[in-house]
Amino acid sequence: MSIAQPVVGVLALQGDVREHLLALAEQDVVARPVRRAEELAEVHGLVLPGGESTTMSRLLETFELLEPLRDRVAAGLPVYGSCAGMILLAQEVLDGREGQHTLGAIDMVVRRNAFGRQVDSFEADLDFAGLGSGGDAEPAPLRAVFIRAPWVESVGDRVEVLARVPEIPAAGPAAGRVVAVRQGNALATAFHPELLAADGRDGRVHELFVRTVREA
Ligand SMILES: NC(=O)CC[C@H](N)C(=O)O
Repeated sequence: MSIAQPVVGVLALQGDVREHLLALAEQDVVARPVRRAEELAEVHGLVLPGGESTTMSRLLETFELLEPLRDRVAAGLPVYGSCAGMILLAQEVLDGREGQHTLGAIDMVVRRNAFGRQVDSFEADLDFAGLGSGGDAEPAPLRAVFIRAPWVESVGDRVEVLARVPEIPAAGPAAGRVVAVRQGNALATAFHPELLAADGRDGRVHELFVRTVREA
């Protein structure tokens, strides 16, 4: 079954919520902030924004959203996490804070602030699998903006790797690292497509996620 106009939430406890709402508004969905369990119950898909994963972890407890969110994710709710959101979706976090919670939706180990504390941000063009519209043409590369980003250290068998940092000198130790993955209905990117999607420059990652939401 395909949902014509799904309701897609953005977890709105902290982080770049506005950019994701704008990015979703470019797709044909009803986009809403989610702060309460009742709001979570109404969405067909949920975005976990970039921000600070340790703060979001703490606020998920304060707002009594951690268990309801775990339950919905376990039941197959389509979720998309960017940057801090990727960390929230992981099974395990390296260089996390003591007691930092994750949802375990994707069988991966991520390293927080992996690009190094000095490297606040880094940009690169990525080959990203599955972004084409179905034609034969190679999809154009995706501009990726990394801001104090994690990378994926390792993935389990059921995880599909969608993108890696290109092997360019500027990438330093990040070269070849996995930065976009999917497992079932859960999608994660270490970077921030919402920054380019919010003003209509490139909405392909949100489009990919919304396709999952419609088909779930
Ligand atoms: N831009 C981001 O989302 C940064 C993530 C942040 N470093 C964290 O650990 O959560």
